[in-house]
Amino acid sequence: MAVKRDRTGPPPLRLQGIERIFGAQARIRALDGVDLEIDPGDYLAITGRSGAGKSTLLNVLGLLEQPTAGRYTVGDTEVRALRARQVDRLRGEIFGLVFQSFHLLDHLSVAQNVEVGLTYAGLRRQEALQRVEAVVEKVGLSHRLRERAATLSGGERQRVAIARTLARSPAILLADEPTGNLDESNAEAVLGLLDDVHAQGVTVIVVTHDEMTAEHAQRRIVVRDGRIERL
Ligand SMILES: Nc1ncnc2c1ncn2[C@@H]1O[C@H](COP(=O)(O)OP(=O)(O)OP(=O)(O)O)[C@@H](O)[C@H]1O
Repeated sequence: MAVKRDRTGPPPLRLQGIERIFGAQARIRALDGVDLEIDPGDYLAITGRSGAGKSTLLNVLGLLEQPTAGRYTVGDTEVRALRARQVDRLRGEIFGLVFQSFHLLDHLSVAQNVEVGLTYAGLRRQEALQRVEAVVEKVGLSHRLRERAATLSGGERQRVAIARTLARSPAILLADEPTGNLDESNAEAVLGLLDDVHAQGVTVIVVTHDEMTAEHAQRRIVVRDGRIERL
């Protein structure tokens, strides 16, 4: 069953002269002047060596980190002008985040883990449960719905994490090494899911070291020393 989209399409994202410096004394320029535009419905792979700044870039895009300089706009909204609480709200409304380490609650069932993502979505319980079942079916785990997350394999855990994110119908999906811990067949299943989500009009942005993962994207950028080396 398709995941219902109940909002207008994803907003364009625009980064101009973005810098992110870590540390007070030994200043690390994790991002050093990044200009990037991401159109609604794009499927972008962010690649580059370890330490290049890929995760920092994804975290800035997903409003998990604020740049130390530069301008970031989400649609018409300039992020710098927002208060922290407004940033949190915008993140929750627009972005879905998937990480390499799955952050599941092991003692809860698959269904409960997915439902956690819906707690803040303002849905009635019956609606929430229907949504949970639909997305768990979509990731191919209906048969494990009531089982504890602790009993799942790595590939299954990643699919639950994706289901949890999809349950909230994000307009933009950000994934940091979503296939990093997976064998080839599980990686293919996860990439198939990202392709499906993209086909429904969601913007997909994925950080990866993995060539197979990058090949699923329509567009690729290479980050090097905090800069975009190749568009
Ligand atoms: N919270 C932090 N505090 C200090 N330095 C940080 C922090 N986060 C990242 N860095 C530094 O910023 C640089 C870029 O890190 P980032 O994690 O973005 O790289 P990456 O390309 O995602 O690397 P990897 O592929 O290994 O995950 C690195 O030098 C890293 O050590």
